[in-house]
Amino acid sequence: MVDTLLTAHPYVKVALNVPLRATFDYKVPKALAYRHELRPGMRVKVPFGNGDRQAIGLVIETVAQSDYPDAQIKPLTALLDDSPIIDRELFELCVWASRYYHHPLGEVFFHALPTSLRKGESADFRSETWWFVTEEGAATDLETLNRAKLQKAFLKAAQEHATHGLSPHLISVLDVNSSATKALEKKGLIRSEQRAFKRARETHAHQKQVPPTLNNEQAAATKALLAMKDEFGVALLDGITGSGKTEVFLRVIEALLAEDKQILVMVPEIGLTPQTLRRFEGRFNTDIVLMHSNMTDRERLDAWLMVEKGDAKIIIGTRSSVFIPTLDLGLIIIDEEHDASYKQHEGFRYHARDLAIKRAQGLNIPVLLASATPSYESLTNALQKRYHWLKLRQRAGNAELPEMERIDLRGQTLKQGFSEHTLERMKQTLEKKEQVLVFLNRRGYAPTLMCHQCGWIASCDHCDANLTVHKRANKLHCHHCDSHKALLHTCPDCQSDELFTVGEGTEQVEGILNQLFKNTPILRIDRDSTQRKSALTQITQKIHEHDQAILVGTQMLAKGHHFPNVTLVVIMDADVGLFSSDFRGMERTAQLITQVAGRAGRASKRGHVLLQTYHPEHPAIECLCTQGYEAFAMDGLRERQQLALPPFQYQAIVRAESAQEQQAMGVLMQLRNQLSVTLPDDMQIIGPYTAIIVRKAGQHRALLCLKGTQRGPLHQCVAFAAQWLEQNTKNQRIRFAIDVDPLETF
Ligand SMILES: Nc1ncnc2c1ncn2[C@@H]1O[C@H](COP(=O)(O)OP(=O)(O)OP(=O)(O)O)[C@@H](O)[C@H]1O
Ligand SMILES: [Zn+2]
Repeated sequence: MVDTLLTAHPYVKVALNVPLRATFDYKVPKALAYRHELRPGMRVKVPFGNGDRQAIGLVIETVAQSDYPDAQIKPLTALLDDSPIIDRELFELCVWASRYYHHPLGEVFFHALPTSLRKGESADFRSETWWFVTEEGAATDLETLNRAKLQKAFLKAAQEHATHGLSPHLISVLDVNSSATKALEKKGLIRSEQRAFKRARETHAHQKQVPPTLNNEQAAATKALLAMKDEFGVALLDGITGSGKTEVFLRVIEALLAEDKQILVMVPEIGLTPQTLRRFEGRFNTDIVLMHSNMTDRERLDAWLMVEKGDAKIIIGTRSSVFIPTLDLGLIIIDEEHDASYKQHEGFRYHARDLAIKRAQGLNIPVLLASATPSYESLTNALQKRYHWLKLRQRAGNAELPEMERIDLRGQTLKQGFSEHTLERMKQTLEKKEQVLVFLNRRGYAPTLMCHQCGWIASCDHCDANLTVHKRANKLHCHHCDSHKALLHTCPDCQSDELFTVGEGTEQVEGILNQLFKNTPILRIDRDSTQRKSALTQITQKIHEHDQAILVGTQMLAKGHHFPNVTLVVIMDADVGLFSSDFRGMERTAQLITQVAGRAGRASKRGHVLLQTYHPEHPAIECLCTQGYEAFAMDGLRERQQLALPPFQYQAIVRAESAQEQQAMGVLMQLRNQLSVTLPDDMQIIGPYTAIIVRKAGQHRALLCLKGTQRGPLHQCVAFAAQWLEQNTKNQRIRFAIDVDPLETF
């Protein structure tokens, strides 16, 4: 035997899926080293913790020496992959993300993998049995099988599909019975073959749509994007609602498909945009792979493999798809780039848009950010010419932007939340056989249940928050920790049965509208009404079937829907975000209102938007209604600059949680004192302060905000904080988290 080791180094550093900022050393067994080369990005099985429990880890590197004495180092148990399942480029991205977000490397790597690979399953397609007719079978006269009907039918199908064979899918489509295969195989008339199963989703044979002729702005944007296609660069496609942004991406995608490139299209939530998916399917003759949370582990792995091996060219995915390995990626598109759901709010708190840009830089490919309401961060980058700023200011086709009208609610008698004028306008719209959309960002029946006798309010046992009344489900639900209990009819404090609700949610508004507009279909779109997988598709189908209809919903309605017959949008409470304690409150409100308003008048009929408000002269509402989002955002940015707030300053938040009331605050206080000793000049520490909802799911929550105008010193402080907390909370029941570039500061 030739005495060369394929893995020359005796030790390997392994990242494990644990919340610790360290990698772990293992010995490479000689037998393994002779046969395999251990490379970064391969999975291994290793003993970890008490009793040599086995864990799955990822190889970081092999090394000649370890910091630990040899006797203390355990050998790894097994190698799980023949080649790295995370390639060099993705590996580097994970390492970068771990440093930037100060999150343990092992958890970052494991977050990037589909669940089945985290569990150690093999990174292969499952195989399925295909049937082929043999020469003898092809020559067999079917009449000879007249007494075995099932065999006859199966052989007939096999003869008819002699060239390509019968896949399990085809067998089910043809509706032939495969119970006859055994007998036919025995007679030598058919033979089987195991093939990789490569269908991530059923691809439907669609009638291909003819693309519309681009208007001048669309054509200019497309041209600019095509000019960027061979190297890294970021473009901001800033197009008003209904300006045909999607049409622009479709053109660019078409050009890249012609070069056999892959395209990653990121969207905030897939379930909410079945229409977008249909448009992609209607345009391209290629497999489209979806990546989102509503898939089984197997479906996710299949999709992942198809993309990794380059079999699928278009990937439409949510946040975590930024980590999908590709063979030849040519472009990343981030639709609705302002959407907060690109930021992970738990655990590894990354921003998928920012990581996508980093990834594109590594691959030297372009990124396209699209929105009708770009984030202040992206607008700043565009203003500073770091991004190509492509504007679409006309609606596509013949549509016009809707007219925004403020409805002054002061001193008016409201009919269950609606002003007389609003109701009159809704009636007129319906009479013209057009549709109305009512927006209220509060689901459930009512946000509060109160006792008329003693003032008791139904609140959550685990959070400092009121319970929402859900009448149809007959429940009281906590929207913060998701716990619920049966709806009460008597007060638990004074036993009075005079309980009443305060405020309105979508469920109640739906009921009110059903009474007010008896013959009009009322369709509700919120998280409760769309829980079932196909519910949203069914609702949107109904919307398209009826002329008249009223849609009631939460922010889900703002997500890229195209309802051509909606001409009136009613915003029930435009004031909600005006006095938010979060400095991003205004930005979010303006985005939401603009997006919802943008659902009106998207086809040939002009749309109207009614904003019900108690503050019609509020400068923010006034600016948004009369000058639009861009002007609003420019004002907002000037204010942020004056107040030295992001994006003109960088922030990180350290969060701590403890079951005991003072513990979380206490540990952050100590951390603050530690940090203050060597705080760089440019840095500031705010807090510790308690979260707005102090107690959530039984945990008391405190925050410490670090901020500064330069990233370097900020990251030094955060790194120190992460280390210090890991060491100093070891034996206490305190959980902590680091949030770099936080979107929420309370
Ligand atoms: N050049 C064009 N001519 C005619 N119709 C067009 C053109 N471009 C797009 N459309 C149509 O206009 C409608 C709106 O376009 P699209 O959905 O691409 O806009 P969008 O900017 O992505 O919208 P939003 O951000 O509001 O969701 C679609 O029905 C689309 O088919
Ligand atoms: Zn709760």
